[in-house]
Amino acid sequence: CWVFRCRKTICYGKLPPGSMGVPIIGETIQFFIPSKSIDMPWFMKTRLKRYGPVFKTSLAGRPVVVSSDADFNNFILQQEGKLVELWYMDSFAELIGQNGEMKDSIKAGHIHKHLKKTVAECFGAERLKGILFPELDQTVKRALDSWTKHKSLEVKHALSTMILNFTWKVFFGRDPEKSEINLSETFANFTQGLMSFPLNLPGTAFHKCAQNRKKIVKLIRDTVERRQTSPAVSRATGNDFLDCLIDYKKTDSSFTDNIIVNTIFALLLATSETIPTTLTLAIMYLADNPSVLHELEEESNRMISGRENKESGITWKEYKSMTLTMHVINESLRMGGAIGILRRTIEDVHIREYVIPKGWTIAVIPAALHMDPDVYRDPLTFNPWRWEDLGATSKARHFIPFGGGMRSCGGADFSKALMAVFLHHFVTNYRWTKIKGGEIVRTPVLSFGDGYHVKVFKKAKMKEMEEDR
Ligand code: HEM
Repeated sequence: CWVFRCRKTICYGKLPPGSMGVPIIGETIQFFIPSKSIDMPWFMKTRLKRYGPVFKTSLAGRPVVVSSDADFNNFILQQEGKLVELWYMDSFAELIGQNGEMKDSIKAGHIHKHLKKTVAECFGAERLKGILFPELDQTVKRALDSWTKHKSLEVKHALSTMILNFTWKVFFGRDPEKSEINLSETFANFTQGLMSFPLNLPGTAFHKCAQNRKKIVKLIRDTVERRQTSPAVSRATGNDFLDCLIDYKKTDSSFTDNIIVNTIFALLLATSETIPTTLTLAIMYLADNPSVLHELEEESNRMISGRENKESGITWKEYKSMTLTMHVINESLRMGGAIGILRRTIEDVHIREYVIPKGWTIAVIPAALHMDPDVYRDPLTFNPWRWEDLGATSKARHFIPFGGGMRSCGGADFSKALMAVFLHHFVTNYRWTKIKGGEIVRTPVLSFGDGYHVKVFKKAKMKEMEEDR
């Protein structure tokens, strides 16, 4: 197949430079070699240097073109349904439930439109302005208070627990029950295997990942079924995300329970991994940059000082006045954001002197744009103030943590708001000391080795301790 594919493509025109590696495996092994730096993974860095911003390779048996070219990336992200389609590697798609019926539904424009609208209704700016902000505020305050009770707390896991419980409530109108599986742990085990070598044999990380997926899917399926048999019993509040999906199912028979379950699974996965990683990175960098922490705290204090009721939660207007907080969030998204956005060509794509044949995968690499030293001076340095000087064009062209075009992230507003609310409460009321860990590993997805373990204190308590010393 490999020889056939390579031969066949010769007829189409000139392919981008690069190596297809060895038959079948291609360059998959090199791709998964971990690096211990926030920088772009070694695999991409060396090839971009050798071949230029667009190069070809072969991963998991598939021919792939990797791009770090801003214009080409933006062009590809705008070509959904025309020259390219959303695509996950086959093994990956299987694990995240985006194959078979789900794949067809993603392609079906009307379902995609409906899902996007429903996500916007449940997580978008209007809902944030209304009920989500006060709820977020309470959730964060409660979580942070409980964090102080731990002698040692793994930050990403604790964030993931807080965020998953919150999203579960938006989806199902109630907190996850105590008897239900430990969601964040199961998701953590799942994602750990997701980025491992795609070999689904008993004992491999990939296989364990599939087992964890089964557990979560069962839990979601049971909840979806219960809601349809006894709607009033299974929810605590009014209409929620699941109700919206069930209502849609009544109007479109192709929208099955299976699609509902896999949609919720994919959204929980998006939530459990992305926000906790970005926030953990922000917390680690704040610990190493006391001047940023200090100014962030001042911004938060200025915001509260204008309030009549000091205990009231953050309002939308206050949120919109946060400047440095948003710079910290942008900087963390820049340094720790998505490593690749995948598409498959449905037509031959002509780019400059090259042709990317139909059926090939295109990997748009946000990290390559985010680490471009011509746009971001000293790209490996955490410098939130750089965002004051970046023009709108640089931001639009070289900052794509939430993707772009039709498939851009439906949870972007929610994610930024959640991170801002969290940072506000964390820096104004708490301090932390590192117990252990905090090692950055890219596999190529960003992770923190054995985790980032800290002891969290109420700020007043920390001051007392410093005075005693
Ligand atoms: C820091 C947090 C997050 C980051 C960096 C992030 C990043 C992304 C990226 C890069 C994409 C584009 C994928 C592609 O084009 O193939 C995407 C899509 C998406 N994200 Fe997020 N995401 C985040 C949080 C969330 C959350 C919390 C939710 C749900 C509440 C969410 C829901 C979605 C949805 C629904 C899509 C697909 C949109 C579509 O197919 O039209 N994301 N996200």
